[in-house]
Parts: sequence; C-alpha cells; structure tokens
Amino acid sequence: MNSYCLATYRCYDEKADFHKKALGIAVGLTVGSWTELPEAQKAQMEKHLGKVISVEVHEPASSDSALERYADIQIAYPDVNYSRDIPALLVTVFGKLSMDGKIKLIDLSFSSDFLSGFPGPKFGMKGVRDLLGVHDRPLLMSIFKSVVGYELPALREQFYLQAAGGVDLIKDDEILFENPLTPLEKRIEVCMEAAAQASKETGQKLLYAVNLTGPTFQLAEQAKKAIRAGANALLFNVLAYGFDVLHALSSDPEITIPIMAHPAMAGAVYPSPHYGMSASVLLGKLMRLAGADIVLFPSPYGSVVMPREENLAIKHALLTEDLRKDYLYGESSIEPRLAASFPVPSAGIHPGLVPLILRDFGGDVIVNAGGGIHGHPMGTIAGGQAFRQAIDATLKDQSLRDYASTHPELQKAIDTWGIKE
Ligand SMILES: CSCCC(=O)C(=O)COP(=O)(O)O
Repeated sequence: MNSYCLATYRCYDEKADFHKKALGIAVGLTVGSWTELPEAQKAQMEKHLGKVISVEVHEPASSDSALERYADIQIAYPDVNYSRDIPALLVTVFGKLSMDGKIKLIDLSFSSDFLSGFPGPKFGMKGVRDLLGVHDRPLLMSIFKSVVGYELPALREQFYLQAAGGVDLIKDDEILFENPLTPLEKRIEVCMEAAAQASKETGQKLLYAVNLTGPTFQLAEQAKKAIRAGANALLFNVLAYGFDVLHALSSDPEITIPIMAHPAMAGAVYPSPHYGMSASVLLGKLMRLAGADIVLFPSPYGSVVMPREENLAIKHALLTEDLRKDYLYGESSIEPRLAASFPVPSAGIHPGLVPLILRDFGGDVIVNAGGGIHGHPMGTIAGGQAFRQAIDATLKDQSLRDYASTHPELQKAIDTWGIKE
C-alpha cells in the first residue's frame, strides 16, 4: 500500500484558479505530466502521482481592499518518490515551488514509514531535566556575551559569574567559532572548572552548551572531541548546516550529550506571510524530528519579536504528545514516538517578562537571557539571581513588585527594565 507525507500551503493570488494550481503542484512536483500520458503508462505511474487532498479558497469581502485572496492547499506526496530524509522531502514538497509566486509552506505531516526513520531527541525535555535534577520549575539559561576577541581567563570569569547566579544552563554565543584564543577543548576545560567551583557554592548542576562549529564533515568528530574534553551539551546552528546534519548528529550513538538548536538564519525563512516556511514547521516540527533536545526561537515580548500565535504554535510542535494528530498522516498500527524538545523563547528577555513567558509556557520552558543577566546594574551574579527570583515569584503567584520588596536584585532589575503586563 502507498504511504504519503502531507504538505499544506497558503497560496496568494488575486484571480488564480486555485484548484488548477493545486493540480499543477501535485502533478508537477511528482510525475511531471499526467493527462498526456498513455493509459498503460498511467497505471504504472499512479503510485508516484501526488494527490490534491483539499483546496480551501478564502475570498476577501469586496468591501475590504486590505484583505488578500488566498487558498490553503493540501497535497499528499507518495513516499515512494523520495528517500527517508528531510532534504529529500523538502526538495520534493517545496523545492522549485518555494520560488513560484506567493506561496508559503505552512504545515507538514509525515507518514508512519517516514517518521520511523527519525528517533528524535535523545534526551528531550525530560532527559535534560533528569541531567540537571530539576523537575519542579522552569529552567534558567544564560548566554555568554562579549566573547569574541577575549582570552580564556576572561571566559572563565564570565562563566563563573553566570553560574554563581543560579542558572541551570550556560550557552556559548552562536558567533563564537573555533579560534586561537579560546579553542574548543581549552574552553571546555576552563568552563567546566568554573562550573564545578560554582556548583560547590550553589549546590546546582549545570549544563554548558559549547558551540559546535567547523566544516560539516568534521562536525561529528568535533562533537566527540568536545565530549572527550568534558562537554555536557552542544550548541548547534542548525539552519546554517541543514536539518540532515542535526539528524546525523542526534542519531549518532557516540554523541551522548544534549543538542541545543540555535535559530540563526531563521529570519530568512519564516517571517513573511507570503513566502518561506511557517515558524512552527521550521523551528518546531523539523527541529524535533531532526532530534534537537532544546530549541531557541524569538519570543513575542523581547527585542526580536514574533507574533504570539506563532510562538504558541512552535511550543505546540515541540511539546505535543498527540503525534497521531499533529505529526502523522495516514494510518499506522505503530504508535509514533518523539521525545518533546525543550522550548526556549529568547532575545531581549529580562526578569520583567518572566510572568508573560510562564503564562504562555507554564513550567515547560527554559527562560533564557544574555543582556538581561550581564546588564544587571549590580553585576552578572545578581542578574541570574533576579531571574530566579522572578521565576519563584511567578510560581508562588505573587506579583514581581511585591516579591521585589524583599529581593533587591529583582527590584533593581525592575527599576532597570520595567515589567511588561
Ligand atoms: C533570537 S533567539 C536567540 C537568542 C540568542 O542567542 C541571544 O544571544 C539573545 O541574547 P540577549 O542578550 O538578547 O538575551
């Protein structure tokens, strides 16, 4: 029996016949031509032919010239046409088509057979919590800032100050590549030393996501070198390398530490209403499928913003347990399984935004800040403490203002950045 993956597109056009357009996609991206084929060949090609599943046309009210005419089109693509990897699927469903007018890939679902080729996150949200021994609150992550051009002692000091403030994870800045001042193995050595020092004082465990960089074909070896040097997490610029590289790393049995996906370059793909891929496909479904344990993306509230509905759609794609409903297309007797990826809404986050983030994500979130920690007027340690206090206040259902009256670090953060209601 044939199995299919399903692509959903939003296509804008003032006057197109969307049913004809849909048929053109289904045929054009699979067998190329259909009606011209002799009957005998049709029988042979049938299993390769894409199918139009639905076309929903949205005509704007003639009185509203601001609204555009569009259609949501669903096409099912036969698995037999592509190998079981993300590049093959993406080139099939949105290769040439991505350049053909105002059309955006807004959703993807996968056949059971396709899904079965993806083990997903090795650790996922639960595994990351288990490593840290923290199960009862959102986690807090800090980002190294000002690292390019600095030497190891400066990095060690910055790492220690972040760790001593009570954060659970520290990540490299994504622009820190292999360099002579702070090479990977040395960086790991001094940062893990600083982590151990801070751990004695805070009693907390800590994950340090070191940036995995370099030529694609050396990445797996570089990751193993990092593990041998003592790394306990990896940061990875997924979109610069491609989802298949993440898939290869996450499914490598010798890469035994969590992988954190950075969204660098995502802005070239998801923000337009007319072009590219939706944020929930790019930073949600495909990241989880390819095996990211932790996924960063912009929040609706900080310095790099994304609409709240899109943020919640990413959250849903990363966390949903109902894979039958949200990931699977077609029947399956096998229960689809993918561990949840930990969501990390980021960029320009400060303690005054914590109540909004926890309102949207509940406890299933990593609160993440760079400038919002290092920029604290009382210093980096106080920056971490202010965030932990904001999280505690929100979990206790207390207002940040009330809680700040007995917590000077939080008070100072609020004086500096305010509270967003
Ligand atoms: C756009 S999500 C990535 C966030 C990130 O990597 C970062 O460095 C944010 O730093 P900030 O100082 O804005 O917290």
